[in-house]
Amino acid sequence: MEGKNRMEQGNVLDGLHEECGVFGIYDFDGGNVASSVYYGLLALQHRGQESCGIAVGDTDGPRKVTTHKGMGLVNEVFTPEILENMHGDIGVGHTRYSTAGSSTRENAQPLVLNYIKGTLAVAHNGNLINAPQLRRELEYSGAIFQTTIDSEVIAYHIARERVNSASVEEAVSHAMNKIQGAYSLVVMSPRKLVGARDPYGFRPLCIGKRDNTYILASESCALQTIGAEFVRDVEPGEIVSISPKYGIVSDKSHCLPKEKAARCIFEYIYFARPDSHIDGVSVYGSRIEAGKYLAMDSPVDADLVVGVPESGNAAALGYSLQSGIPYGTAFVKNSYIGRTFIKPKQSNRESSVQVKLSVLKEAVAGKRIIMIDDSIVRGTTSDRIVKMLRDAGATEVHMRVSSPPFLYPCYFGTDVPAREQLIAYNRTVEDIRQVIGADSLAYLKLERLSDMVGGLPYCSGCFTGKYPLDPPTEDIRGDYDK
Ligand SMILES: O=P(O)(O)OC[C@H]1O[C@H](OP(=O)(O)OP(=O)(O)O)[C@H](O)[C@@H]1O
Ligand SMILES: NC(=O)CC[C@H](N)C(=O)O
Ligand SMILES: [Mg+2]
Repeated sequence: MEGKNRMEQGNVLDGLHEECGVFGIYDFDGGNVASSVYYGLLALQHRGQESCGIAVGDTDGPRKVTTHKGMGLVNEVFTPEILENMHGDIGVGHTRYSTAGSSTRENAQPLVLNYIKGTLAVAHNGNLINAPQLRRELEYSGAIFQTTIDSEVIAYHIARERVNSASVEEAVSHAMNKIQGAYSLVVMSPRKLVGARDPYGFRPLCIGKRDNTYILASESCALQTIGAEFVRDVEPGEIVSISPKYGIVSDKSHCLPKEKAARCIFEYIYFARPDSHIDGVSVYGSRIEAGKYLAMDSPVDADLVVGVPESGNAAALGYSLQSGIPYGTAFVKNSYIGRTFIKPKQSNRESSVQVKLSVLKEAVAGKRIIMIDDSIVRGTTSDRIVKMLRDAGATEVHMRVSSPPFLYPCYFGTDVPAREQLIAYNRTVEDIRQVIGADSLAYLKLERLSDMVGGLPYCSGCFTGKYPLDPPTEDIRGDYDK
């Protein structure tokens, strides 16, 4: 796959796309951390499947940093031999879904920079809205970039600020005065692990602990995987620095009033793993709630409620619990295919759904089915599976969607197809129902989103076109054509 753009890889053909996963760890007792980074990244694989990488360093002695990155899944890029040769008590890792800059090995993260203060490794989840301007400014002042991603602009700023700052966390803080947009960062410096979340908290980041080892991870599911306990979330705007000398030190100078936060609501709807908790809210619980609201607001009589695997399942259970209609399984998902895979050509892309999902005929034949999915983007999935259910003998197919109609672009890290390709663009719900061929169709009401996440402030720009920051004035997608 190396060197190919995303269209050739086939992962822009349908669906929504994931976010990157970041992970950092520091063992204060000096133990080797490479294998824990590996298992942490495996747990964050759902957030990005294009490339991945790990950098580990020794905080003692020569402070050598070893880096390995490659295209593909974590278990494809790392072998036991590679991991055995990575030594160090501090480390950082990344799973990438590209949002700015093409999907190539050169653009894989973490980014590792050698500069006057030693080696710096940076892993970024999110998308900057002012990266092109900042990059131009730096280039005119003589900077030479190794990659085409926005994340290098962040790494460069931190390294540059570090020269005139007392500490790496202070350098991160100075860099945060310049960068705008979505970022959850894990930064490894020679003797500190630093985490930072942008003031709006678009993307998640949490802190964990296992014995005398401290961890930063995009999602709490990664902490469970490595046997660590959840300590707390990094707050929107907060910088945390972790070192044996000072423990966990927090800088909240970039924090905004709590109600200004703008967490991406799609983390709860689709991106995050259901076993994660983000900012005190269970992802699974929020999906169950969304399903319950669908049952309250848009009820329909039927025999069976089914979810579209994976991310539609929890909302289907919520619908069933609220309505009393039995919950069942209608689809079998091929678990060896990721969210990203080499799909059939665009001309016959519908069949890519059949590669992923097949119908359990005996479960649906002769039944009135309520089918729940978390989102309809282009409509490829829904259109195909409604037909698949009917072909399998379902007498009625009612579709319920556990998010509002997807209508606007996202500048903060969700990869949305061009507007004309969104099924909800210029169509009423009734038009969409006809296109996908369902007997009835209803979406989650916009006002239910707040209840779904227990009143936490969030960004729902993709449904409303209203964003917490002004949209960028120039193309921020980097060097590839979508
Ligand atoms: O309308 P469409 O363009 O087809 O996109 C919508 C589908 O894409 C996502 O699923 P995806 O297959 O990406 O992953 P999942 O298995 O994790 O739900 C989402 O959950 C919907 O099912
Ligand atoms: N999905 C992400 O968080 C991507 C991070 C960064 N913008 C990149 O393209 O590598
Ligand atoms: Mg899906």
